[in-house]
Amino acid sequence: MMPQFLSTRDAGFEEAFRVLLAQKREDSPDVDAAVAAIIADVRERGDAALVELTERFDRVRLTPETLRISDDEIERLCAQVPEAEREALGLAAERIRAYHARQMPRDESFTDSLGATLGWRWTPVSAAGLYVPGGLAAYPSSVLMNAVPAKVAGVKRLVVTVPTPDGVANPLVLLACRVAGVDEVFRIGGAQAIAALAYGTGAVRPVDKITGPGNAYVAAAKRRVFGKVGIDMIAGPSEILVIADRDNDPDWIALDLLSQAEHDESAQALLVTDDEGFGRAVAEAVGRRLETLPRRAIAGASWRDFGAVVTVRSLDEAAEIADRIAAEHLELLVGDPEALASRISHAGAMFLGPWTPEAIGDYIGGPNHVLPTARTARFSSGLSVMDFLKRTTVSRMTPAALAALGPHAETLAKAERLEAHGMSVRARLDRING
Ligand SMILES: NC(=O)c1ccc[n+]([C@@H]2O[C@H](COP(=O)([O-])OP(=O)(O)OC[C@H]3O[C@@H](n4cnc5c(N)ncnc54)[C@H](O)[C@@H]3O)[C@@H](O)[C@H]2O)c1
Ligand SMILES: N[C@H](CO)Cc1c[nH]c[nH+]1
Ligand SMILES: [Zn+2]
Repeated sequence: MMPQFLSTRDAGFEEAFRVLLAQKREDSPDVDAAVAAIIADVRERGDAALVELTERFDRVRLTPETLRISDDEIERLCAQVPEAEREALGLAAERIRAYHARQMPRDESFTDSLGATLGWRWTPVSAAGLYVPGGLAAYPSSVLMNAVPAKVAGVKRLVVTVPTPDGVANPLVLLACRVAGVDEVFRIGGAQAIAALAYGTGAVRPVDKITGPGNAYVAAAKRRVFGKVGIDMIAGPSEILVIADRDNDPDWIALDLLSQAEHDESAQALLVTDDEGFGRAVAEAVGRRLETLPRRAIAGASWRDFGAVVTVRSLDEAAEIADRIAAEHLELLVGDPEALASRISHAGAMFLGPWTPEAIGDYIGGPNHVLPTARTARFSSGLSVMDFLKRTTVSRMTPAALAALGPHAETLAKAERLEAHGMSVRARLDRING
């Protein structure tokens, strides 16, 4: 199972790019049509639609009363979690909380030379909904990465929806909900869960913002409800770009690449190195390590179809590649990783030096693991407290400030032919001028 081997010397820089940027997944019009019908159904029939769709897709028979997982049931399931997992989850939550608390922006207010007081205030959304995927993709770590920043931002009501295929709930997901301070958990999934969060039903009260990953139906539903509610981003398959020189253990690099390849057949794991022999050694190590993985079919397909080893002539070229790929995760395993990092602007998250495997960031480092994929790190950032906050501007004029600024506002209002705008200023100016 071999990836592509590219060299900027042989293929040329632009050709190497063309290959690396070849896209992976198309949105399907069929999925979008199915999702439109599901959303319309939930809006029209509320809980009855949720009950029916959950029976059809997740094979669970519910009633409007059992759509929500009761606190007692959560308590019972959480008790099944082994102590080591409980402890690790608690430590992860604490570190994520501490990191995100530092992100909280401050309100600002200042008085300018005319005496106008100007500023802005940050306030949280009142209610947020977090979609947690079902089955194999139900990551308790992702519950923390979404829910903890929401709570740090001050969101009052945090609702989780998680499908429970065949009635099976994941105890560690529920424990993560509890540790993060989630207020309500519903056993619903897919487009119907997104519709319920956006529009509300009898059992589910609507929220203002929806975050969290999911399959194509979830992604299409999030796109459709955007505008009625806010959404975070549409996260695509995981990506990792490792820049490594020959002074590394090929086996470590191989495992770092596989750590993201094992997420998804469409995940992309790339190695950029200035030593061709080292690149080949890493590819061989990937082959060896793959055999041992429970998810070898997924990781193998990802490595075969989207993996690549690129040999560059210099670390300058490596930096240029990293910027143009704008990977979700970027590991820098070179002599001076800080210096290389300072030359790269576009990446969701950077991991510097040999002691920082990307997996630390997935679980327990502190920064968020919900990150921009598919080159969107060129213009967007990973999830943070800012996703759950809004900024309101605040202005206060004095008579002197209005006397100085008002006539100019009037002029602009006239130019836009907005008479009432100008008059609302003029009425005050007349009073000021006696
Ligand atoms: N990027 C990330 O950070 C990240 C993290 C975790 C998971 N994921 C992604 O989440 C996804 C999880 O997918 P999943 O399917 O296991 O769980 P899911 O919870 O996303 O989807 C399950 C739901 O899909 C709906 N569905 C399934 N088939 C349908 C159909 N034919 N018509 C209408 N609705 C249908 C059902 O309502 C079901 O409840 C994967 O694509 C994975 O890559 C991404
Ligand atoms: N690496 C994933 C995001 O790309 C997040 C994750 C969850 N669990 C393990 N990893
Ligand atoms: Zn991961």
